[in-house]
Amino acid sequence: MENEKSKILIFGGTGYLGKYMVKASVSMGHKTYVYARPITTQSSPAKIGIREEFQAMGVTIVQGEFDEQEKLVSVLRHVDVVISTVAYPQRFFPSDFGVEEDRVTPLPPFEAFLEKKRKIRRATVEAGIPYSFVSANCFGAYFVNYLLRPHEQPQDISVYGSGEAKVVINYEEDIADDPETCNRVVIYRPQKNIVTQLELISLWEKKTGKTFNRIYVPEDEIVKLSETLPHPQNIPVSILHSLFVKGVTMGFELGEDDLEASGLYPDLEFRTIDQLLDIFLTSPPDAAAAAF
Ligand SMILES: CCOC(=O)[C@H]1C[C@@H]1c1ccc(O)c(OC)c1
Repeated sequence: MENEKSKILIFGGTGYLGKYMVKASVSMGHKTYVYARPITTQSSPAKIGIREEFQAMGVTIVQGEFDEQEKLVSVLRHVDVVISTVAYPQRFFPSDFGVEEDRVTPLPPFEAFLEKKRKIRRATVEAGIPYSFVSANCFGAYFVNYLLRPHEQPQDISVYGSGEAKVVINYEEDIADDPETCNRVVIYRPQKNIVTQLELISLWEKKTGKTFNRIYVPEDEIVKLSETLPHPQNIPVSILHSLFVKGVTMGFELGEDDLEASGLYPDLEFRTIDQLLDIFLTSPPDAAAAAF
């Protein structure tokens, strides 16, 4: 009998990253389940709309809260793979997908954020739960919107630090998962997806035919903000520092135990930064903002 596709359950499936995961799971032929909080009269039309879209795709939506233990256990027993994309500060928070948290030492607010994830990683391993910890580095649509703000047609673009730190930026639609990566850390670092802020801005100028004023934000100003802004505003500014000033996504060499995704999936098309900007020229993905 053909090897049956894994049944995949996604927590946070109606969120920014979750939507990409659900669509990828369905497109890869998996029976896909989404665990989502019940719809209420306060639910936004967007949240209702995405559920209708998922149901039309054949996704099974299991409505529940994170503290409904019996319901959680029964649905977990029904699937083969669990993907969590719930955002901070949710209690159940093993959503990796960002920096490789065991290889970075960021400013304190980001460090505290990552420490919560590291604890869940350690608990997952100690419990003997089969896992794939995925470091997808910077989500492309998210960060092209964050850095270039194409929807606003700005004249000025902020450059954090010198703008010369290398950053790994991967298009959300190219983040996959497969059982071959069980009990491994998978790092997405395709060669063509490594870029600096200044290179990104120059490429965007070439594609749009526009020129932008580079407004440099010095490192000490960013550090000062991470020290003076109240929680949780101090978290994103410390993430900015890690990603674009310190260049942490390229801050370590890959070891022989590391699985690098583009090498692992040679047939998978990883959209390059150049191709991603072409997508922005024709159908720019909506901007989003993580919750902290
Ligand atoms: C600069 C603003 O940062 C964010 O909005 C958060 C969502 C970004 C994020 C959060 C956690 C991460 O590990 C990560 O790695 C690239 C990225």
